[in-house]
Amino acid sequence: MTELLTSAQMRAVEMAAIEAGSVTGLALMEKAGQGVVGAVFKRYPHLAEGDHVCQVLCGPGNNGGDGYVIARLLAARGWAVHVFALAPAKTPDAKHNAERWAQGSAPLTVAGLTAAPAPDLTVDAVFGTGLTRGPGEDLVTALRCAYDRSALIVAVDAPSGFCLDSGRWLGGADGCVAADMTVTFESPKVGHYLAQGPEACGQLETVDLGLSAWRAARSASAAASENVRLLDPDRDAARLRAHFTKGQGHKYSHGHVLVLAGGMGRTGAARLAARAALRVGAGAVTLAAPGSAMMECANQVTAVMLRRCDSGADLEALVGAGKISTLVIGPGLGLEDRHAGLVRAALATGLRCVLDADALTLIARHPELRAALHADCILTPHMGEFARLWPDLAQRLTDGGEALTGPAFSKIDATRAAAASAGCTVLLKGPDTVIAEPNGHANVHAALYDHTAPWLATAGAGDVLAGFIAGGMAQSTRDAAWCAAAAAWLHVEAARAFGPGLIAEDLPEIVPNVLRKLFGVSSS
Ligand SMILES: NC(=O)C1=CN([C@@H]2O[C@H](COP(=O)(O)OP(=O)(O)OC[C@H]3O[C@@H](n4cnc5c(N)ncnc54)[C@H](OP(=O)(O)O)[C@@H]3O)[C@@H](O)[C@H]2O)[C@@H](O)CC1
Ligand SMILES: [K+]
Repeated sequence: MTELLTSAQMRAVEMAAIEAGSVTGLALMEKAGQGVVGAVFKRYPHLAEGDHVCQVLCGPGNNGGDGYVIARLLAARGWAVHVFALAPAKTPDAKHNAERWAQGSAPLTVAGLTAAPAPDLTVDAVFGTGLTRGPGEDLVTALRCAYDRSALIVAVDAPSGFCLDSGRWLGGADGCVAADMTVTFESPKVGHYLAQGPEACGQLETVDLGLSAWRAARSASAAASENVRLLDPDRDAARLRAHFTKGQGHKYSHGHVLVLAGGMGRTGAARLAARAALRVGAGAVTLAAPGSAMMECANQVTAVMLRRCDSGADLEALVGAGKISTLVIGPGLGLEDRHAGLVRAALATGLRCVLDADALTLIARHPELRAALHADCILTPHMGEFARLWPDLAQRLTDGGEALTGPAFSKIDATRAAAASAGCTVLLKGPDTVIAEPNGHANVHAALYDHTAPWLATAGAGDVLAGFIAGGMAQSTRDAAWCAAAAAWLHVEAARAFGPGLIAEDLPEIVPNVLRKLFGVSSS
């Protein structure tokens, strides 16, 4: 997995390297500036030829210092470079580079920007990891003007006003500025992958500053609950292969998933989850449906087994009789008291249990169900369900007041708090899916940047995800959070493999293609 850093963690890595004498701040700043210029030329090769017009917006801190380095490097190539400074450079390294920039600067104002020639490139180096609060109104207006006037915007570390700890824009209610490319240093930051991050940052490039040993030392010495990891399909390929490998053995040695279905006319969601669990490798899957829905289910399932289950007592008997290893409850279940009774019975089995959809709403409504959650449960809410379960946490995620004074409250903070209060793993869905465990371990699976899967916004896709998680969990005593992460990966890859026109039924059916590709097996 790729490590995502908070702003404070990045500062700690930089300080540790500097204090140990292995590098100077000035050397890092020069490398950062060179890295930005290199990344721009790599992505926009037409800019590497000839001379162009550039505006560089500089803040008072080291983000601004990077801007002065970039201005110098572009001017040395013959570019016409205009620097606009929010305030004089304050830090020693930024001051040094501001002094080396001999051509002077104009104040960062709308009047100043519009008086200068329209640029081919604007570099936003006002604030990066040092943003402590929302930018003032005048600055937001000037930033918007600069962003609107330029053919191309490259942000250094982040579009200014954007919180790298949460992915939230701190610059007030009216949207946020959006760069074409953002160049960050050493490691992506948490905010690049959350909330408005991808929309604000455009394309994301990470420049290596040579601090990997310091980065590794920091993460090794930090409490695991402080570290956030991003599932990286390339780096994690071996682990994913191990997860989806089916070893020798009979069907029950690959686990038996039991999916509870709702009543007549509502069984589609559970059937989707059941088929997904089977496709992902569970040895056997049983659909447990009420009497009223038996015919409906019988007409629609083949490899999935079918059993009648009208009550908590029936569920208890089914679990007692079979070799059930994992339960899925919630998709299409219903919200009546008898459904709450089924959730109660499911939790009382103590089995590994994926709770989704209606089960989440029932837990929100019935405190005794919440109290019965145990460490082998996974809750898989979307944001609406999350808000039903944890209205206070959801409120903090949307609270404009808190975001303006930020390091803003993030989706990771919210999911960690939810997992701690539930005492089990929580997967909070979205293009920025966050998976957190009660001990604070957190990872992100992002269908973002060059890895989007917009087709996943389709009815029933969440039910399939529940089945993918359960199918993985059923096969062993695998770590629940990893099962959730691997399922989130498969879910996105399946959607991407199918592409436009995807409906939820297609997701389990395309799984063999995705897994063949993962295992490097030709499909012919
Ligand atoms: N870490 C690394 O390895 C490397 C880091 N590098 C670079 O350093 C950057 C971090 O630099 P940094 O720490 O100096 O913070 P930065 O983002 O320039 O902002 C701080 C200044 O902004 C001010 N300020 C903040 N919010 C404000 C607001 N709303 N409105 C007005 N002012 C506000 C704040 O003022 P204060 O809060 O103190 O009043 C302070 O003066 C990082 O993003 C990267 O580009 C690379 O050079 C090399 C390797
Ligand atoms: K910036």
